[in-house]
Amino acid sequence: MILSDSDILSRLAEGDLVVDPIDDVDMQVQPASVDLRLGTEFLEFQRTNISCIHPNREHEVSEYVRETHVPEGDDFILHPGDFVLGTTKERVAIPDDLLATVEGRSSLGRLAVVIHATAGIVDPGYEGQITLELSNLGTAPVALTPGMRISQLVFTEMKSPADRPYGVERGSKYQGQRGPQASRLSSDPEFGGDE
Ligand SMILES: O=c1ccn([C@H]2C[C@H](O)[C@@H](COP(=O)(O)OP(=O)(O)OP(=O)(O)O)O2)c(=O)[nH]1
Repeated sequence: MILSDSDILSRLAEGDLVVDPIDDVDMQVQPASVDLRLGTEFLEFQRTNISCIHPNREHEVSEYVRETHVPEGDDFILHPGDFVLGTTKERVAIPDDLLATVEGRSSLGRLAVVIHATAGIVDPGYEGQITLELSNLGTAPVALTPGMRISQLVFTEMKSPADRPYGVERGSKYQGQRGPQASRLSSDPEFGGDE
């Protein structure tokens, strides 16, 4: 079952669901979602001499990305074909009986701005800011302004709470993330850590 605006407000008031800060309830709480705003940090991918990125080599991934800070009030220009990581301004905490999905906003989609390439699931138990996979599929640059509403979070109530929710207890690698975070695939057990 998907939470409605009143369900969302009740769960926020109970305190186990957290979306923080919500500065304007009327603006951010939608009929069946909560709008999230763009943060000020970005990770851009730079040209590199590495022949290819091995996702299991943490040092190659970190050499590939460069952090940029854009103060609120300034623009980050997303050029056609660009792919950058952004972050939500809000920190979220998802209780064990809810699953959240990050969705785009139609108004930005109509400008060819996409906010997640593949991943869109925010697990039960997750706590932190949400990394956004921003791309511009159009033909004109688009100005993104930190603080603007960029994505929305939809909450689904599960049939039963997760037995093993996302969290440090199970070694979940993005738990507690602040700001945009590059891939940490290198810490997956099947890769056996960084080389
Ligand atoms: O667009 C997204 C989607 C998810 N997340 C966060 C919340 C989610 O709970 C966590 C892990 O997402 P996912 O399970 O899709 O990634 P993974 O690569 O499988 O990580 P893990 O092995 O830790 O589950 O990353 C984001 O920051 N941005």
